[in-house]
Order: sequence, then structure tokens, then C-alpha cells
Amino acid sequence: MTGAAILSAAEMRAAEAELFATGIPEYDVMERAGAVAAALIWRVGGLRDTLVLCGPGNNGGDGFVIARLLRTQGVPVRVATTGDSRTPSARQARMLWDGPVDDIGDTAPATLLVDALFGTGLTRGIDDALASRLRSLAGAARKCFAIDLPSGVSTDDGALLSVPPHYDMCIALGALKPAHVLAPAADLSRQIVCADIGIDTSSAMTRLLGPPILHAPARDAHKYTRGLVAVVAGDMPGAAALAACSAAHGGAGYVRLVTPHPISGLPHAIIQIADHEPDSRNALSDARIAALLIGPGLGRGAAAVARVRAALTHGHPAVIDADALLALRETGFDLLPGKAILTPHMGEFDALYGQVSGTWLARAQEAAQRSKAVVILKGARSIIAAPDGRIAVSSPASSWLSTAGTGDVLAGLCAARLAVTGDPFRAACEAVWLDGDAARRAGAAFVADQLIAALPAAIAARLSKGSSC
Ligand SMILES: NC(=O)C1=CN([C@@H]2O[C@H](COP(=O)(O)OP(=O)(O)OC[C@H]3O[C@@H](n4cnc5c(N)ncnc54)[C@H](OP(=O)(O)O)[C@@H]3O)[C@@H](O)[C@H]2O)[C@H](O)CC1
Ligand SMILES: [K+]
Repeated sequence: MTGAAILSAAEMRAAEAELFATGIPEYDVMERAGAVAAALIWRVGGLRDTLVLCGPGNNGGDGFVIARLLRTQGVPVRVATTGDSRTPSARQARMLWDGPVDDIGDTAPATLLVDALFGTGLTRGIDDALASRLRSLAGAARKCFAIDLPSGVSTDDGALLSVPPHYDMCIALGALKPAHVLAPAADLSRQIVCADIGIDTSSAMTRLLGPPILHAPARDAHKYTRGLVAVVAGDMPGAAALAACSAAHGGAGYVRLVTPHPISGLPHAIIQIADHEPDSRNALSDARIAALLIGPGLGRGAAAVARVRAALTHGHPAVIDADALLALRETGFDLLPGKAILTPHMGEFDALYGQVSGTWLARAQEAAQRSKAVVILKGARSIIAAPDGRIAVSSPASSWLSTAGTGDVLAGLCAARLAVTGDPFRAACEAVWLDGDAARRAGAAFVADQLIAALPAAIAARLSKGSSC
């Protein structure tokens, strides 16, 4: 899985411990962290007067290193603290700082503010007086930098434990944390930069969704080897038609729409198969079907549940969306094939899984394990969880995606990528990435059909070297 690693506070501590076990002293890692952060601040802020706020722990220690290194570049730097430094490394960093140390309560503002008050060690909301002091110093600064995390956010779930200010840049140390990718904490910083400080994150199971590498069809490909997608329509075939178009433009070799009502205006390349029976038995018995999609426009009630049951009896890899997710409450998860993608938004997620506790990452993970399927928890930042523990979190997608039919487009795209790759997690990651990129290309105020039209360019942009169009 590609994409920057996302580690919880406990995982970060374990990764640090592994590094220290190789003989690298903790203080050396703090020096590295401070050096990378100071270089980034120097690049943006140059010689502007700078105030570094240092807390009691190692986040504060990073702050002292940053202050010292900026000062050696000629930057006029002041440090203000909340009191004593409480860890050995923070005390060492403080000892090496030979400039002034103010009390945070009465220090003067500066043009640049560096927040090194609290990082992954924050265990509770910071008190009101300190939080308000941080906001007022940040408000008076031209640019604000958060070291590792904005002080006042919960590392593992992105909740705000007190009211933090906004930042121009957050410098994540060693790895991203959930608070860098989950709202509301993730929305506090205009830019989040991950600084490499030598921590090995290669085994991280949770990652930011990275750009996929796609391949053009093989020279000897034909429509079946590229992937046959069957889309099962229901009461409202328009939504299924949209999903079928998306599957066709998403890379499938062949798309069949199994529908009770003929649909006019569809591209001729999409083959419609009349199916007046809710059991769809014959239309779906073709062993060449590489991915089945059911849900868009399916409708609810007994007929819909029967359609889902019948569609899933064939064991084809499947994408379950919209109303079909609600039907799963009746059928149970045992009906799902070995390769399945479920695409709930938050409301459908709650309806399907009930009250699952924990962070959104943990909830998506538990849902994937319970249903033994890849779950795409759709939102501004979608979370893709696999039963084996892998999780990918997408960067925020265009808010113009909040328009009718875009869920159907994503479902069709998932089906296409599942048919092409045969791998549900990879397919879900590719689909979410391509959907986000197509939305970016479609610009403002697009409708779902234009999103589909942007898919080929999004795919072309991700083709591996050597792939030809
Ligand atoms: N990732 C790395 O490899 C490295 C990270 N570094 C930096 O270290 C911090 C984590 O440092 P840590 O010392 O564990 O924690 P903090 O500095 O965030 O804060 C802990 C101290 O803060 C006190 N605390 C916690 N909550 C509050 C609160 N609400 N109000 C007041 N004080 C609070 C806490 O005291 P307790 O009473 O809770 O015990 C601690 O004294 C990480 O984020 C990086 O910036 C290192 O540089 C090494 C490399
Ligand atoms: K901080």
C-alpha cells in the first residue's frame, strides 16, 4: 500500500522505541525533528521575528531545538514556556538554548508563532486561560506553525479537546497521526507537511490514500479479459444507468445492465438485459461476470431484498451500495461473496452496523472485519478499510461532489476497478482516488454525468510508464 503512514500515539511511541533500541539516543531524534522543522519554518518565514511556545514535554523540547537553530540563522527568536521542562530530552534541549525565556502569560506577540506546547502526549483539554493565550498570540502573528500537532487536539480521533487557533503549516514529525487526516483537527491547518526523522513506518497498516498506478489493457486483451461488470437495476433504473456508464468509463471491458424497465438514452455499448423477475437468476448466471454491482436505484422492501439475495447467490465479486446495504440488514453478511466492497455513507453505516464505538478509523476497521468485506466509509475524507487491517484515508475531496448521482458514479467505478483488478481493497482505493481526481478535473458545479466524462482523463493520468492509450 502506498501513501504516507498514519500512526496513532501508541504506534508512534512503539516506532520511536524501535528506533531507540537500535542505539540512537532519544535526544538525537529530537535534534533531527527540530532541524527538519526549523528548515521548513526558515523557508517560509526567513528572518522575521519569531516566538516559540514550549510546553513541558518533548513537544516543548522540539521547540527549544527549533528556537536554537533559527537563532543560528540570524532570526530574532524568543521562547515562552508554560513552566519547567519535564522530560530528560526536553531539559537537554532547554539547556542548549541560551536566549531569553519568557512566561507565556506575559510574553509579547511576534510576526511568526511556533506552537510547541503539546503534541502526542496531550491527555486532556488544555485549560481555558492557556488555550485563550495561544489563540491571542496566534491571532497577532502573521504566520503560525504547529509542531507535530496543533496543541489541543486529540491525536487519535481528531477531536478538539480545547479550542485551538488555525495554522498556516503543521509539521507532522515522523509520520502523520489520525488528527492530521480526520476532521475537525485536520481542518485547522492550511498545509500539513510530514517530516522524515528516521522512524521506520514501512509496516504501517493505516495510510493516506496515494495515487494508484494503473495499467492499460494488455495487447491481446478482449472485453471479457478486461472485465465484465453486471449492474442490477431496480425500481429507479436511472441511478443504475449512471452507475453502468461510470463502470464503462472506469475501465471495464463490458457492462451489462440487468433491468426490469428498458432505459432510453444509454450508450449503445452498455447492453441492457430485460429482467422482470426479482430473482434475476439467468441474467446473472454468466461465470464471466467479474464484478456485480447492486444498490443504485434498487428500492426497498421485499422485492429489493429478494433481488439482493438472488444476485449474491452466484458468488461473483460484488459491490454493494445504497439500498442494497440496507437489504443486508435482512440477509446478514454471510451472503456476501469472498470479494466484496461495501460503500456506506455515515447514515447507511450507522443503519447497517449500529452503534460502533471508537474513532472513525476503528469503526471502519471493525465494520470491515464484521462484514468480511472492504468498506468504503464515504465522506469528505473517505476511509477505506479491509478485513486484514489495512486502512487508507483519502485527502479531502471536492465539495462539489455533494450533488445527486455521485454516489452511483463511485459505485460504478468501484465495480469497474474490481472487475479489472480482482482485488477489492486495491479496487476501492483506485476508485476513490479516480473519483476525487475526476471531480477536481470537472471543476465547479458539475453534475454526475460530467464526473463520468472526466474519468478517462483521470485514468490516463495514472497509467504506468510503458502503458499506451
Ligand atoms: N515522533 C517522534 O519520534 C518524536 C517526537 N517528539 C516529540 O515529542 C512529542 C511527544 O512528547 P511527550 O513528552 O510524550 O508529550 P507532549 O510534549 O505532547 O506533552 C506531554 C506533557 O504535557 C502534559 N500535559 C498533557 N496534557 C496536558 C494538558 N491538557 N494541560 C497541561 N499539561 C498537559 C503532560 O503532563 P501529564 O500531567 O499529562 O503527565 C506532559 O508533561 C511529539 O508530539 C513530538 O513533538 C520528540 O521530539 C522525539 C521524536
Ligand atoms: K504543538
